Amino acid sequence: MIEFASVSKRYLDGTVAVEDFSLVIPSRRTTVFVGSSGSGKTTLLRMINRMVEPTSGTVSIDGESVLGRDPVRLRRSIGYVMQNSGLMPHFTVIDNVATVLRLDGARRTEAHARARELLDTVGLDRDLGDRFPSQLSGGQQQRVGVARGLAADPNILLMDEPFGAVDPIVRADLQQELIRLQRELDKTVVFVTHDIDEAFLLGDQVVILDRAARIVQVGSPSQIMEDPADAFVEAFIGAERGRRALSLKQTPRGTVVVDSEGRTQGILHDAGVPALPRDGGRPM
Ligand SMILES: Nc1ncnc2c1ncn2[C@@H]1O[C@H](COP(=O)(O)OP(=O)(O)OP(=O)(O)O)[C@@H](O)[C@H]1O
Repeated sequence: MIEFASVSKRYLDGTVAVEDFSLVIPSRRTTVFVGSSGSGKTTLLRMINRMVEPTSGTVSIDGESVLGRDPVRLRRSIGYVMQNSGLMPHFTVIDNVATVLRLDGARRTEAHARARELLDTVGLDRDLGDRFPSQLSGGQQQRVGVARGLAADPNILLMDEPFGAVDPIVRADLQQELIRLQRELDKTVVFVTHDIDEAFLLGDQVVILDRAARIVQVGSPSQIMEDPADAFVEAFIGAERGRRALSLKQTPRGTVVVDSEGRTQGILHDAGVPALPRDGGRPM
């Protein structure tokens, strides 16, 4: 469990990025910080691994303040994945992934073997290990970034807009991959995005932030969608424009649910409405 208790951050130039922020982030779940640019998301994330120090308040992991931990060791024990992958351009893919392990004292062969396994984990061909980052597509680079974040087998994985710079199709692919990985690996993931759809797709807990990281609403995607806290949230999730409106459509084989653009999203199947018959006949 990660806990923020009355945390504020004022940068040297006087910018208040975070003001009196308190939140519990449960273990082995994905928490997503979502908000517009400058709302303090990255600052919050970086206070978890001490890349940024709070001006006041406490960030703790499993009850222990991070200020009591050695910053370098703390940073190595927490996975960090950023936008544009942050890979070292002059290192091969395999060396990029193996770096943390080498810093932790693993032998080269051992670190490389583990790094190759991690390429498998994130769905990359092992043959790509000898390439340099510039010889990979944007989506492949992001996968390497995730592999590197997982290298030390951290309990916590921080992800700062990791899929922000790739095209929508690759992005959708990476999102599904993260959902699969999370099922397999059971990490505490803290994910930053400004995309509410991404937040709803990935988050168990979604935290909607306004300026200076003021929490506008926190809850599961269902809770937020079913009961937006105020007009700001309604606008943010697109509810007020009817973007999330679903309606029922009768088809010869039964009732389906369509979105606001008429695209079929699913087949209605509950106690009140019988399942569609397999033989193409009318519902009974
Ligand atoms: N090192 C810094 N010095 C001064 N101000 C900073 C620094 N880093 C961030 N800020 C300011 O703090 C505020 C919050 O920034 P932060 O990067 O945390 O927001 P964000 O929600 O992650 O934004 P984005 O979505 O654009 O990445 C912004 O006003 C930003 O300009």
